[in-house]
Amino acid sequence: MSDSRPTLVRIDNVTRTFTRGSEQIPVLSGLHLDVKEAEFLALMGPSGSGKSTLLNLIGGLDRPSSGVVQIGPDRVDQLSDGQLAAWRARHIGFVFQFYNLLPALNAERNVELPLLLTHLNKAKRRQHVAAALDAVGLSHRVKSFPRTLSGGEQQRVGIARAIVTDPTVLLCDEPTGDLDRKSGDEILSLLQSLNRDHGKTIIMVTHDPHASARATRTVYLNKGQLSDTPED
Ligand SMILES: Nc1ncnc2c1ncn2[C@@H]1O[C@H](COP(=O)(O)OP(=O)(O)OP(=O)(O)O)[C@@H](O)[C@H]1O
Repeated sequence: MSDSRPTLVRIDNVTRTFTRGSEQIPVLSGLHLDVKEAEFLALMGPSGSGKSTLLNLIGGLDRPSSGVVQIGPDRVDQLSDGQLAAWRARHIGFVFQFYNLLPALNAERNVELPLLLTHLNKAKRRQHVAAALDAVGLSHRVKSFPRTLSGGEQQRVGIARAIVTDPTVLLCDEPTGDLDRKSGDEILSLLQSLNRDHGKTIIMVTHDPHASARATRTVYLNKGQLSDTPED
């Protein structure tokens, strides 16, 4: 069904090896992955298997040791550092486990942050911020500071900040990892709605089978390789 959709994220023969002292540590070895437009992909695998490493490569926070990372028409692995920062700001929204909100800024100022890297004027920025906070159901808390919000509400602000630029891909690293089941379920419903109702392409790292069950597809990373089943 999703197979007829165009590929949005292409990972082709990607390796990532870290150097620790004189030791070479291969984390990803020859990965292949195609993510279609409007997929909601869950990425699972044991601790230390390289899930965050792969997410960082897709998000242009890191470069592969070899291989192709392509998002839409862009060869992310070939961009310079300067180009990468601008590319990320335009194309990637990140959602973190611990929200990463700035405590000194209220919800709307936190959500506005990524727009400060764009050429939008203040009036336009306000419009986009209001729409993003509305999309996550927090229109009534725009002036609230992070410390006065519950974990689930803080994550909603984190998601509003991630979608305010209308990014090409939403990357979520354990978005429910710090939440109780009820709040976690609400966040997953929100991600599902962004995917289903707004066609947002989402890649979510998770350890939680409840979370991966909400995705349209799950892939498993183990011993440097990706597979469609949990264990070899
Ligand atoms: N910058 C780095 N330098 C050296 N080693 C690194 C670096 N980043 C990650 N690693 C190593 O790569 C491996 C994979 O780490 P990564 O964080 O991607 O795993 P993960 O699957 O996301 O783990 P977890 O589920 O525990 O978050 C680990 O052994 C880690 O120590």
